[in-house]
Amino acid sequence: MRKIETEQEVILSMEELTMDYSGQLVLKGLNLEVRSGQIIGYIGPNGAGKSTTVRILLGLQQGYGGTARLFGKDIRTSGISYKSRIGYVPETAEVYDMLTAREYLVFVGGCYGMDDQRAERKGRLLMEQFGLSDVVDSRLSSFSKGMRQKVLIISSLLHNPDLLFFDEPLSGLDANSVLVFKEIIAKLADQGKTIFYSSHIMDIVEKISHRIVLLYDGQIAADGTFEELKTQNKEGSLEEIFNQLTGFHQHAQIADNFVSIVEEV
Ligand SMILES: Nc1ncnc2c1ncn2[C@@H]1O[C@H](COP(=O)(O)OP(=O)(O)OP(=O)(O)O)[C@@H](O)[C@H]1O
Repeated sequence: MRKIETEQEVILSMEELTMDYSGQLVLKGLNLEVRSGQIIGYIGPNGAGKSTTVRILLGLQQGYGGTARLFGKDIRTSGISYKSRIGYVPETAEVYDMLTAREYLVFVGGCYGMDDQRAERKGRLLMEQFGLSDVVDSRLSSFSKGMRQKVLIISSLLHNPDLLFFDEPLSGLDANSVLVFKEIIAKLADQGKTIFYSSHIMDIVEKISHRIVLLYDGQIAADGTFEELKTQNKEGSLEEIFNQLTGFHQHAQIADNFVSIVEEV
């Protein structure tokens, strides 16, 4: 049985995290502590700074202020060994089109220190689970969007990481695959893995997250379970809570304006 929340190890923390892109202050001092086995739904309007936060935590973004800690260590000074404990599905990714799926997964496994045989075997077995056995030796350039996304998901999990960053991971997946992936996420969290899940698909975030963190105007505007946010905001769905917390009520007016402009001759 899982230990009560406060006894779990702190896997990820931010203290006064800031990011200034040449005078544009995108993150204004984020403070957050995430414990092992938690699924964090990280949401916010377009341009709020979600990907920036994830890039900082992955060690891909320089020039930030404050402190980011993973597995208890400041990522500025901890070296790069922590990266082997992390998996990442980016919002958009360059996959090596000329490689076959098998070659790509062996390559990624190698980057995480796996030997070829082990990466090949695990990659092949995971492809099979996603119904992709027939295309293991096809070039990625011939893959559909959803098929590529499945390969990206597999490559993020190949080395059995402890901490996962998913940025819009369901992009292109069909309804059956979404169902499978949601189950996978829940099971990974049950095994103690920590998941930082960034998405705009509110009904999925609402269902899978143990805790929802809303980034708005460079700050954490809400942080709690869906039930807590619902009680605090007196709204039914996460989509409605999102609209309320971001002060957005003009959707009908904007749609009217938009269509009138489209119809202008
Ligand atoms: N490399 C960069 N240089 C300058 N500005 C940047 C850079 N990357 C992001 N920004 C700016 O920082 C802000 C936050 O961008 P970010 O991509 O982190 O947002 P996001 O919350 O992930 O958005 P979305 O939901 O649209 O993916 C935006 O205003 C963006 O223009």
